[in-house]
Amino acid sequence: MMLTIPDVLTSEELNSVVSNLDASDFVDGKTTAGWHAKLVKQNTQLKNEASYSQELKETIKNALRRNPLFQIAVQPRLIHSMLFSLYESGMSYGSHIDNALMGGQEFWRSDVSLTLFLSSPSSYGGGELVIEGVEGETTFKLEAGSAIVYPSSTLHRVNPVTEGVRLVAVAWVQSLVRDPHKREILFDLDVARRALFEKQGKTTEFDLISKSHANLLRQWADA
Ligand SMILES: O=C(O)CCC(=O)C(=O)O
Ligand SMILES: [Fe+2]
Repeated sequence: MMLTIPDVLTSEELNSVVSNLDASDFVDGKTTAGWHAKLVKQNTQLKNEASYSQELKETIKNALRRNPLFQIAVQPRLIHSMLFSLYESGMSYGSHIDNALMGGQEFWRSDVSLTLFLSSPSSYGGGELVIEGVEGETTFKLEAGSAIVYPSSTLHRVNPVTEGVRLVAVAWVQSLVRDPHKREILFDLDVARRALFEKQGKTTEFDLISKSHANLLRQWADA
């Protein structure tokens, strides 16, 4: 399931993250890509060693933790990897698959990939994130502060930036529910029962959907 999550960051958080990013701390993005993704990755990214990098990552992780839509759609176990990427005119990231396992000594699975847009869409040309499905392609270019989450199992690319600067945070999450189809069933049930609760309160129907949701999560979660 691909899902757009509006307003992940408040405008204060967005301003603070963007104003802290200093272009002089960006280096060639090939260093963190798999051996085949390297061939098509043409961008720059924030040095992990930049003094403020951890703090910016924490701001974004906290914003995702408090976001109900992110929580029920992704069922995060751990947001284990995050990068800040900067694309100037002419830069792009060709079609690739993200590494299945990420980390240093300890490995985490990438179940869900996330792009948090940090630049206003009108400030740069091109730079769309394109998710390539068997049924066709879906293109995203979101407002600054909004995010798209999609299964890490998909081929995807970033179209060439034609003018301006595209700044994003990208992150990878290990989910409690590794199968995207199961995550979607849980998401639908959760959304439906919450809507029912809003309309009619804690009815027998609400309780039965809650029971099914909880029992499926019990069966499917690899906590
Ligand atoms: O910048 C994006 O929207 C996605 C980048 C990407 O696919 C990656 O870093 O693996
Ligand atoms: Fe990717």
